[in-house]
Amino acid sequence: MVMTMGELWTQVGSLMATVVFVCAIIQQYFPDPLRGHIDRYAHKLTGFLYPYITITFPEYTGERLRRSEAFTAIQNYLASRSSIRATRMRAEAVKNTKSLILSMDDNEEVIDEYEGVKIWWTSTKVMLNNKSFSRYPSNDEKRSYQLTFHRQHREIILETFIHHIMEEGKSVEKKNRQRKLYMNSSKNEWWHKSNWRHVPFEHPAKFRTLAMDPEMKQGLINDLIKFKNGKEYYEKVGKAWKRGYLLYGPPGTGKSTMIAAIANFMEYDVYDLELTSVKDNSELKKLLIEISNKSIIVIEDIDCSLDLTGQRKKKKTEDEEDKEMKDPVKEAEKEEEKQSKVTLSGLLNFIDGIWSACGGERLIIFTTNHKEKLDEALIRRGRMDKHIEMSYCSFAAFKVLSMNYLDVEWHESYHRIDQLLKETEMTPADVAENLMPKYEGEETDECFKRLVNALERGKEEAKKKAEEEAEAAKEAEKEKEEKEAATKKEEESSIYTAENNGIKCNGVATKEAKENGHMENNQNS
Ligand SMILES: Nc1ncnc2c1ncn2[C@@H]1O[C@H](COP(=O)(O)OP(=O)(O)OP(=O)(O)O)[C@@H](O)[C@H]1O
Ligand SMILES: [Mg+2]
Repeated sequence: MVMTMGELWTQVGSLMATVVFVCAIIQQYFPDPLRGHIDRYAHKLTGFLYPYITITFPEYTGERLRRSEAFTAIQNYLASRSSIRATRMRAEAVKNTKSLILSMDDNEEVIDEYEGVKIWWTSTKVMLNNKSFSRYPSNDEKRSYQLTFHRQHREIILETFIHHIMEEGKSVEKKNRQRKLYMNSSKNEWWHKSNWRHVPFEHPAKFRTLAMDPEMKQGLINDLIKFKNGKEYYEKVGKAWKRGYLLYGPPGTGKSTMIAAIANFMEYDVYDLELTSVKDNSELKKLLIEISNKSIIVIEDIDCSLDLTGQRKKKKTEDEEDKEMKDPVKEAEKEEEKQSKVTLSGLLNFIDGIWSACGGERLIIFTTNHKEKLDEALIRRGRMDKHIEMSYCSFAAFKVLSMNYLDVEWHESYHRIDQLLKETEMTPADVAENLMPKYEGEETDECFKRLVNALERGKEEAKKKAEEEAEAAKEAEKEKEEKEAATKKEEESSIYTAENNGIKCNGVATKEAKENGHMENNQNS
């Protein structure tokens, strides 16, 4: 029967403890130079009695800020192995709960083998000293994996096996991975380890179904592929492996849909960052550190999250502000809010400060309806490398929607729709809504008719609006002209009065006024 490492430890442990104890006693009676020799021999003796090496892989590195990649890789690697040998396992549903992955439970041990070498894996969970009673899961637990092997296999383990588990773990992760959509929470409950909460990411958007200019779409796809394969390139040019996109355009033109399509194409997780819930710059930094690689950080409607000076934007009516000023509690809260806020410089730091490079393969995407409102510093190249305009529906985009929603490649109304789309502006969201059958079995003809009607109505409305605007502009011009004429008249009359005053009232008229007056009189006569 195979002896487990636990049993081995028990047997060898007491012997080693004795050796260490005896050595410590003996050392006291010898002068300093001899102690070094005793130490060396003691190590040799323990090595002889216990010829195994143990490597520990803790779950968190860097003051618990970030989960160790090695730990995750081992977890995934073991998930594919421990199912055969571990007796206690933990099950987790992945990929729309269609399959289960089994990983070894805490304080469990499995035996592994690599090229004929026996390896012991132990998973350990240690509770740190936390005496207070709590009904919430504790934050003070330390998990780690221990890899134990005979020291004669040191080379093969350190040189090839560890590399093998990292690769294997990553490929298992890729196969089983349920991508996640993360959001930052405004309430920071202390029993949560992370500032991010997540749900499975299941948006069905794809580039194929995204309605936009085909050339632009292909350009973006090429850009993404280049980014994905660009690890060495980014290293060579000494740039952090990240890329920023700014998506701008009117509401309903597909900005959010495009983000989902990018996430699906790249197979990345999505971190939806709600800036207004972030207390201050340092919290923003903490959130950044927790973001994993292969991810998209999304900040939607960036113009609503920060204003140009970097002050937090919070629209409040005057009434509300008045009330708050009278309420001392609210006033105190307001004071605190003033002290704790994300600034523009904090955000810039988040995007490309030193900390932003503590992870790789990340896309940062901003969306806005008003590009012109954004600070130049925020959207300059290097921060937002590619600016993508999502515009009103073109005919090419319409054809994609027609295929998506009705499975139709050509229809007799296409020509009319093409013409109407050139004459009027309609968002892809509105086009899609008109194309979508409204009841079971609705004919495609009906759907196209609805779209044509909507476009014609839109054209009429736009025409009417343009006429009204032209009328208003004409009215304004007329008003302006009248105003100018009135001002001119007023000026003239005041000059006339001044002249008269100059001559009559003062008795001593200015030379200039007199001359002007005479000249005018002469001209008149
Ligand atoms: N270009 C597009 N291709 C395919 N579907 C689209 C497109 N644009 C809009 N839609 C459809 O319209 C809906 C709204 O689009 P989406 O939420 O992506 O717009 P948005 O640009 O993010 O708007 P907002 O600026 O208001 O956030 C989507 O659910 C999608 O079905
Ligand atoms: Mg959106």
